[in-house]
Formats: sequence, structure tokens, C-alpha cells
Amino acid sequence: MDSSTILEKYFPQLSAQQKAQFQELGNLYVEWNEKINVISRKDIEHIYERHILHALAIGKFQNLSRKKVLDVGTGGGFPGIPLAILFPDAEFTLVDSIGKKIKVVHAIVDKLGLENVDALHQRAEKTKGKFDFVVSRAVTRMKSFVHWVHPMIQSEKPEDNCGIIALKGGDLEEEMAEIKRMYQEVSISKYFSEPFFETKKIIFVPF
Ligand SMILES: C[S@@+](CC[C@H](N)C(=O)[O-])C[C@H]1O[C@@H](n2cnc3c(N)ncnc32)[C@H](O)[C@@H]1O
Repeated sequence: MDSSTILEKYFPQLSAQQKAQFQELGNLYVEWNEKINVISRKDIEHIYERHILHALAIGKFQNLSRKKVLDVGTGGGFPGIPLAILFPDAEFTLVDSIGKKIKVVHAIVDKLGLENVDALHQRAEKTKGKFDFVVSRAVTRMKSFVHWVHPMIQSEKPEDNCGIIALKGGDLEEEMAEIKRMYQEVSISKYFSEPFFETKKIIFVPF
């Protein structure tokens, strides 16, 4: 499986180390997905587009360099692991309530030598610490999500941006009306031209 074409098209500044890590990442998911289902099996052949590039859309929306980032309900590491490769100077904490998924995250992080990722087997609501951004994909409705994570969001520098950045799809009007907060919706097609992204959105809830 070759990552270079699709990732380098949108991220031409990747270092040789990042390119090698992304290349290895696809191979590791193929290997692990045979043992533990972290990605829908029919999707594994599209891992670079539908999972890795999808996760990296967050990096197009917000520069996470030197930020503290929490990925809630990371499953096998999405969006956290691709973002940790893209932003080696940011600190990532990945949590999931299913232990075997965190086991996959640990194995992948070790194999890639990622030093900026901490992966914890725990429920989102129990997470300790403060983060600039909480990211997620496909975890729960935004109303519950805001409730879980709002105590954990706080920028160390009050003048900086902070909040929730979620990858979502489809019609979100009803779901987002429930949160009764300001938010921003950005179509991922703005960044990536593949038809897969036509219905995909980034939702930013500032805090
Ligand atoms: C559909 S999967 C998505 C996984 C990953 N974010 C992705 O996009 O591939 C949802 C994940 O959220 C996790 N999850 C759901 N509720 C959670 C909670 N309260 N705390 C931590 N993890 C939770 C589940 O265990 C599951 O791994």
C-alpha cells in the first residue's frame, strides 16, 4: 500500500521521517485489522483516503503545533495518530473505553516511535488534565460530547483559540441546534477534492 500520492498531494512539506511513518502506518493497520477490527473491513483498502487523510483534515483547519490535544473515543487511533505524525511538536492524549482498541494504539505508537502520544484505556468523562483542543470522529451526539469534555478544555494562553474539533458527516442542523452554543461548520471538500469528502464536515465549537 502506498501513501505517498494522496498524502503528499495535500501535505507537500512532510519530512522524510513523516513520509516513512505514514507509509508504515497503513501497513500496521492492515496487519492489526486482521486481529482486531479497528476499521470497517470493507474500508481497509481505502485507509489512506477515508481514515488517514480524513483525520488530517483537522490539521488543515487548525495548526496544532505546540498544542495539547485530547482525542476522545479514538478507537484504533483516529484522528489522533495521523495528527500526531503531522504535528510532532504537539502533545496528544488518546482515550477509549475499550481496552483492546487502546492495545492497538499502544502497539502502533511503539512501532512508529511516536514520542508525543499517550494512550489511555478510560472513559472520556474520567479524563484528567486540560487541553487546548479536543478532537473526535464518530463517537456520540455533540450535546453529550460537549457535556463530557467541557471541563477539560482550557488554553494555557487565554488569547489562543481552543475548543472541540469534530469530524462529522451528513445533515447536522438538528444535532448542532441541541448544543445551544456558537459553532463553525467547514466542508472538508474545501481542502480535499476526492468525492468521499463531499459530505464530510469539520465542526468547531469554540470555548
Ligand atoms: C465508532 S468508534 C470511532 C473510533 C475512531 N474515533 C474512528 O473514527 O475510527 C467510537 C469509539 O468511541 C468509543 N467511546 C464511546 N463512548 C466513549 C466514552 N464515553 N469514553 C471513551 N470512549 C468512548 C468507543 O469505545 C469506540 O471505540
